[in-house]
Amino acid sequence: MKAINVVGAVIQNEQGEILCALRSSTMSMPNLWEFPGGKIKEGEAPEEALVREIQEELGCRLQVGELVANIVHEYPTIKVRLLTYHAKIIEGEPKALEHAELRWVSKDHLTSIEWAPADLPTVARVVE
Ligand SMILES: Nc1nc2c([nH]c(=O)n2[C@H]2C[C@H](O)[C@@H](COP(=O)(O)OP(=O)(O)OP(=O)(O)O)O2)c(=O)[nH]1
Repeated sequence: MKAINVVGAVIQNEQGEILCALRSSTMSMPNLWEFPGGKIKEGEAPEEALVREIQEELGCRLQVGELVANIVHEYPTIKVRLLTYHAKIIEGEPKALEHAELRWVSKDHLTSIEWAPADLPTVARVVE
């Protein structure tokens, strides 16, 4: 089975809401919510990959903080190692340059949206 390494950002605003990103109908794993981010390139540090992906996807500059979760999830056709990090936007406003939608969701409502399955351990940790 193909295995990929992926990073995701847990971005919180001043109201304590978390930035959630909806995968579009044309992406793999369509119409599921995820933490913005993407695949780590060969030779790239996870934090470096996250800064690059957020610039590409949301058009803003990110400061990466502590690791939230390090999860391996086996989907039917792909094995994903997902590293999620607390992160802060230090420049710019997030825009859905690649996603169908971006939404700030309160921790109370975080478990009510339909997440990519690999994200559930991170969601659980964020709301606890
Ligand atoms: N970015 C991101 N990807 C996630 C999360 N959870 C999760 O299972 N994934 C999966 C979806 C994708 O298969 C992969 C991330 O790759 P990507 O964001 O570059 O996705 P992509 O649409 O470019 O992938 P592809 O169609 O080119 O294969 O990891 C998450 O929270 N954030």
